[in-house]
Amino acid sequence: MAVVAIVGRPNVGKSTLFNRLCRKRHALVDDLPGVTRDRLSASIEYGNRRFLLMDTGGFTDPDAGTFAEETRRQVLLALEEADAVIFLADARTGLHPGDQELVGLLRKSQKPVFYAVNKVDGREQEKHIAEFYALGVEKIYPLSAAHGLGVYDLMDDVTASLPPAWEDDAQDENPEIRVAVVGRPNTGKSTLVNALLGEERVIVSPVPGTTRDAVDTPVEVQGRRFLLIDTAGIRRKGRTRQKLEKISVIKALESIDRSHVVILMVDALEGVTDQDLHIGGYVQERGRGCLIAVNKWDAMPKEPRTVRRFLEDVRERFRFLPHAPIVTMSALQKKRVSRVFPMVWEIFDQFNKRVTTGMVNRVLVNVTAKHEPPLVSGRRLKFYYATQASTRPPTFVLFCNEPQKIHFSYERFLTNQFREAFGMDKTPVRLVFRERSRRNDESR
Ligand SMILES: Nc1nc2c(ncn2[C@@H]2O[C@H](COP(=O)(O)OP(=O)(O)OP(=O)(O)O)[C@@H](O)[C@H]2O)c(=O)[nH]1
Ligand SMILES: Nc1nc2c(ncn2[C@@H]2O[C@H](COP(=O)(O)OP(=O)(O)OP(=O)(O)O)[C@@H](O)[C@H]2O)c(=O)[nH]1
Repeated sequence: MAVVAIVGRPNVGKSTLFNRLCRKRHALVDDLPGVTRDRLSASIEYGNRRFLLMDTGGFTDPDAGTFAEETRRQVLLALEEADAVIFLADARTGLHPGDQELVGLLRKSQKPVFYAVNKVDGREQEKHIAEFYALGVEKIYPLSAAHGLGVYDLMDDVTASLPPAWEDDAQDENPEIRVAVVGRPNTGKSTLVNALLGEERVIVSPVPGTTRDAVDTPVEVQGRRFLLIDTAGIRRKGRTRQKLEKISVIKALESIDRSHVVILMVDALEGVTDQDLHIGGYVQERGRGCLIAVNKWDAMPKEPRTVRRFLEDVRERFRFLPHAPIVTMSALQKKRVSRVFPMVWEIFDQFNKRVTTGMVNRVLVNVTAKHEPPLVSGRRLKFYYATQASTRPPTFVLFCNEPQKIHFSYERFLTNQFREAFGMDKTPVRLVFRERSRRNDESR
């Protein structure tokens, strides 16, 4: 199993980050007997990667003033054992000579190191981030371990750098596809789930006050296994509309976290609302597959021009989810409901797809030959090598000379080219840019 170590001076918040990552909502702590799990290490799962997270803190005396020998020893040990290292500094105390010394040690290593500055709880601390660039590192992740800010960004990149987890079920011939049906209250989620299941199996609990949160229903369709994660049925007596909206969003976010593909239900009669976009934004952030289901189509006026305009508007408003197919349906009349499962598995197959390193590099060479990468600060952007680091969603690591200066428009261009070349038009695709020094380049 891959090992990720958190290092840093005393009191920068290593344990706080460690504990946050071990928390259930972000990571599943392995509670099987026999698996090491003490204060210092835990087997955790994040974004379909399982790895051992090491917290190296807790030994040194925070009042020791000078840079403790103990911390140095721990960093060297972490470098030996870990596949990736998270270096943590403290925005509240600012750049400290001890940080310089640690970074000096980390630099000598060939392992991927992620430099994070913790305790960035608000605007005030944001101002201090700049001084950490004096450490000469390519990218800094601002974090608030205590509040959970920035943690996803950091961990997405950390997990992408890890060697593929061959033990995950990505290799399973028939993996279970976890599908979340989410949307605002009254969009027709229960009606769709019932229609999909072909019977009235999803019923609101008849016992008043019974908590009925997400209900997971396993289904098999043409030999493919699905798990429907349903968030309907949160409507209970005494809840105002406003409160309902709020709860439904929170529930939606939880279901999205647990899913591979999200069916985002939109009410055609109401059009796309800010809440819909909020949920969609989260789907995008978490990198899940997505199908946008525009429901209650039976009740829409069928004037062709209106229809076309309506659909263009949906596409435009969800432009941050360009890979999400849009399907109009009537869950109530079971119109086009039969398309849902086939579309979901097509999305999942792309979401779960792995291409060979040879193929990735052939495409990279072709694309960069056809469209020369731009100049950045007078230097030609140069790509050396790329590989698919993970699936769910497909994530590619590209080694290049100026990773921190790649413009988002070139990144989007590359993403689109990869999507097209690899048959990944219906899944999110992530690119991670890493620096490879010229020295390494010449020794190859
Ligand atoms: N304001 C703020 N405080 C934080 C944050 N993260 C951690 N802290 C606080 O910083 C202090 C140190 O946190 P720890 O997690 O114990 O730090 P550590 O690096 O593990 O310390 P050692 O075990 O001594 O190495 C605690 O009082 C935390 O509550 C944060 O994001 N914001
Ligand atoms: N005209 C029309 N009405 C629909 C359709 N689908 C659902 N409805 C109606 O919309 C209302 C809400 O449907 P539900 O399935 O309970 O919606 P939900 O999203 O599960 O609602 P919550 O449980 O509040 O989250 C019901 O009155 C349904 O009959 C449809 O395709 N067309």
